[in-house]
Amino acid sequence: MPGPKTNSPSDNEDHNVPKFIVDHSTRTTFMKGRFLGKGGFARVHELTDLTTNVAYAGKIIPKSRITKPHHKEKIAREIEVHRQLQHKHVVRFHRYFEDDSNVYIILENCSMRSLVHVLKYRRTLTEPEVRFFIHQLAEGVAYIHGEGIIHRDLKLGNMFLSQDMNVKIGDFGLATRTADNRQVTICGTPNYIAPEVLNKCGHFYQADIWAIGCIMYALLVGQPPFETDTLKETYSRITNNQYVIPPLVSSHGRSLITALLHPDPKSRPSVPELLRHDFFTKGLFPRSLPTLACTQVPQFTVDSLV
Ligand SMILES: CC[C@@H]1C(=O)N(C)c2cncnc2N1C1CCCC1
Repeated sequence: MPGPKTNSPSDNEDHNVPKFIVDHSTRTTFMKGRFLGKGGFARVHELTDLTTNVAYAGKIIPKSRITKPHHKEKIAREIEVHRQLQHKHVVRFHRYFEDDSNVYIILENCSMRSLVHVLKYRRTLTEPEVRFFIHQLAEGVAYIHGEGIIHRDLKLGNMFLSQDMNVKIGDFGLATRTADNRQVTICGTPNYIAPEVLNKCGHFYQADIWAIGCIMYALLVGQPPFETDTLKETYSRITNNQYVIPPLVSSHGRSLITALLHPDPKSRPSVPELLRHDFFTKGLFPRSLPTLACTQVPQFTVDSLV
């Protein structure tokens, strides 16, 4: 393994990423800042556009690591899906470019990291905070679904937080476009199309709704609903819809989680139905959250409520 995870010279040598990175197609120079972590094939650094002084999160993917065709396809798909999305609760895709050594994907910097870190520190969140985060997640998912995209990997680690504590859905590495229904009927006459193929189209959207249920449960309870010691046992619990909502969760919270985690995809609420649920309408709903919420229970003042 290369040297310590710092910006030490050895780090540069090991990953031959220079301090200054030039996007020749737009004659933009980025200065490489601190190491943010790893994401898939990428090492991520803060990259500052020296023309605007704006800092981004830059995924730097060494071409030497893109060895198989499906690696290239995966990265191309992530770029193709993410670059077309533009919404308050979706990580902004700034640009991508490449040079001889690397592919660079420049994304909106989310300086408060992700909900994984918040939950690790806080253990559980209060219901008002969960209303705030889940409502923003749902608005972002409504937009993505409206664009015909299914995320397929919604989880705490993909719910990034901006400086002002707003949710930004990221990582479209597993996202897919819904099979356009017209294509399905065009390529096969209706009586030959198997029900699971049709169901599969409808099913995908609902997989994201299920994930929102898992995320909501984890934020309120402190761990995911189907977490066990082995993958096998977890899959068995998911298949048998075996989970317990502890009494600490309010009745409206319980009711929404139960609806989102319904075993039958068609019975789960649509995103618009989710947003109208009593969990959001009948309870303290903060208009914003202080950054202090990353480390301690925030005190809500009356004027901060929606
Ligand atoms: C760029 C990768 C990922 C990300 O997608 N965004 C939007 C992000 C935005 N801001 C900070 N970090 C981000 N990350 C982290 C970096 C290390 C692991 C995931």
